[in-house]
Amino acid sequence: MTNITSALLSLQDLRFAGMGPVQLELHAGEVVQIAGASGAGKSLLLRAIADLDRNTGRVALEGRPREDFPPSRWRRQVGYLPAEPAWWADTVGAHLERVDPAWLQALGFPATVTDWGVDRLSSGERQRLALVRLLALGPRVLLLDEPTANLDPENTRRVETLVRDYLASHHAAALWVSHDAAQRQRLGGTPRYMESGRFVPAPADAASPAAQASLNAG
Ligand SMILES: Nc1ncnc2c1ncn2[C@@H]1O[C@H](COP(=O)(O)OP(=O)(O)OP(=O)(O)O)[C@@H](O)[C@H]1O
Repeated sequence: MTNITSALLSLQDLRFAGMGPVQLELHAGEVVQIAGASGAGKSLLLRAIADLDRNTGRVALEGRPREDFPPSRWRRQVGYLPAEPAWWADTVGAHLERVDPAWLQALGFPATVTDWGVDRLSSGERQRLALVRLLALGPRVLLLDEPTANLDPENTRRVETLVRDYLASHHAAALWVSHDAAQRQRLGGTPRYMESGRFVPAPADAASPAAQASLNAG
């Protein structure tokens, strides 16, 4: 699945909110995990890639510069899932017009979830349904900001499996912010560490309990 010659998403000298520069190549099928203490700039990086905040540098999808895309099309192709997703209509179904029912089932929801009112959703239900809402747009790149932060272990695994399946079936890739070292090991790949808005070499004891505590404390 991974193509080492042409990147799906490439970032060159990306700068945002006084942070960066960030360089990155993300290939189809790949999950690049981003770790780092609170305030390191992880969310701002994802927002800059989605072009939601002011930023400079070169960002391209399959070699095509971001400037070539109308902003709305860019954000469908490079989909950002915030840590606290917003909802605008009354019912779940109003947000999920073209959703694959199998995705709802994969995340543990009954088919009737589309009739549920948004105001009854728990934070974990909101997080899972926002992921489904994002996938329904068919993005090539997923920018996932702690997508399992509010979830129990079973639902965390469900989200990990659904994202993995989506990446494989859609030749897509994900940038996944996670504070959880065990999750990073399950997802595989090489984690990238952020500090003061830049990628830095991984701490020598990155997977140790002490390093985990320090990441969580931040
Ligand atoms: N518009 C902005 N301009 C400048 N600095 C900002 C702006 N928005 C947020 N910040 C600051 O930039 C830093 C990075 O914020 P960011 O939300 O990216 O952190 P994070 O690594 O995602 O942290 P967490 O793990 O707590 O979510 C924080 O210190 C934050 O206060």
